[in-house]
Amino acid sequence: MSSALSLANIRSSLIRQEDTIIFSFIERAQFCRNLPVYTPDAIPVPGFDRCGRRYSLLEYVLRQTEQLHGSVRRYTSPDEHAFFPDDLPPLVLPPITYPSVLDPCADSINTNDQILRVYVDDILPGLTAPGDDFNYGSSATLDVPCLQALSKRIHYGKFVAEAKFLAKPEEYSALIRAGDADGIMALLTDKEVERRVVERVRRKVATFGQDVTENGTATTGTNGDGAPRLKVSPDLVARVYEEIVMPLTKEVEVIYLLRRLDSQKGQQQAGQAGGSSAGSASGSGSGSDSGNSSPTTSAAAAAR
Ligand SMILES: O=C(O)C(=O)C[C@]1(C(=O)O)C=C[C@@H](O)C=C1
Repeated sequence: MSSALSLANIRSSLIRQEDTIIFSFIERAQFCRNLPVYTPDAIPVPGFDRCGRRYSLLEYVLRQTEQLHGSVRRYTSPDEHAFFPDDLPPLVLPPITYPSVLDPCADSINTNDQILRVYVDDILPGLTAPGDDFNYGSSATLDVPCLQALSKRIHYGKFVAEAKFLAKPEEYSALIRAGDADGIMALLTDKEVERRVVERVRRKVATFGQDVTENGTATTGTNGDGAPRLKVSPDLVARVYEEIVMPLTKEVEVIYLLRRLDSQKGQQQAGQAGGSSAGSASGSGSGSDSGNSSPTTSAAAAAR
């Protein structure tokens, strides 16, 4: 089994990604909520009226960022997912061939629409002070790393799901064949790990969010009670993890697992029809990217 699919390696990547999410939240929290940034047409962008659909400034900045990042292969990496996947630019670098470790069904899963909605409606109101400070460009450009980090973390559920499937193939296969989404959710859920994630995130926010002085102490900007004033509330981010990030990760895991045997079925049917033997459904072998076609999975990316 590829080391990219060791659950310990995947979890250590999830732990590192916590730092990215927390720092991007801290950056965005400098500015007010700035609602017009998220309201379609509230801030008109000349020339950005696409197919009659109304866009927000955030969507404009996100799409334009993806035009640049997409051109240098960001979205050919299997652990990256575009928010505008149908709108990606041509590559300016030659495509990379990744060793494939996920099942091909992974390519069909992108929950970014939901992540964008939840970020704007449920995360930003707690993260930012209410009101408007007119820093619209700063807010939107700082939303982009928050969304990218959340998207990467949540879609990592594909790697977690594959690792769990390989550890218990019979149990998962029976649930998958029965279409038992609740059973799959119960089998993949580890409450003790979830508790540890939430507590670690709370501690990280309490640490990273302090004002550190040249003396090494975090004493500036106290609330008057001796406790350091924090840039973002640890309880808030802990709750975001508990109520949003982990549930959405698990949703990706369940979607992936429900589709995990589809390619095997297809191969068996083809084998029966053509009289040839079916190949492995494990997604092994090397996949090759061309242009912006769906990525296969990279061991390096999974360990990143
Ligand atoms: O680490 C795992 O086992 C995961 O499936 C990941 C994760 C998470 O999102 O952090 C999700 C579900 C589990 O209940 C615990 C943690």
